[in-house]
Amino acid sequence: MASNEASAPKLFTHAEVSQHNDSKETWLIIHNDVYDVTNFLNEHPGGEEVLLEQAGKDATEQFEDVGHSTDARQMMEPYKIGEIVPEERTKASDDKSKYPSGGSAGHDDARYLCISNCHYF
Ligand code: HEM
Repeated sequence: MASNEASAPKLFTHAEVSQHNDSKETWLIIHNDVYDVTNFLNEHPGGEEVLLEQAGKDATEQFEDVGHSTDARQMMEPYKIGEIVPEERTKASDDKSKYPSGGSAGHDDARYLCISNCHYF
């Protein structure tokens, strides 16, 4: 049905994304989503160089290493053009986008601290 087609994201392989790797067409993969940042190169507060270095590649690690703000994460939405095909998705990367605050070990630690505090007061 038509409504179904409109909501389905376009799917790309790593090979397809890697062909768009220069300043004329700059595509990036972040958390298994594909972004066309060609028109964002000039506007990126971190400069176009860093984006061009990652052009055509998975830039998830570099993106997260910088510790981008919530503003930055909202800013990237309009540049999303699709997603990586399910069979080529990075598991860790998928998990991180769904649970940005970290893994289960962190949660256990936090809960332990909370219990100790409650007891203390
Ligand atoms: C569409 C994707 C991206 C968007 C919308 C974006 C947006 C931003 C924004 C708004 C800032 C200002 C600081 C902040 O608000 O966090 C920033 C800084 C920066 N970004 Fe990005 N960014 C993107 C991708 C990337 C990637 C892939 C890299 C690394 C390869 C990168 C590297 C940096 C660096 C190095 C800074 C400067 C940090 C500083 O000076 O402290 N960005 N970016």
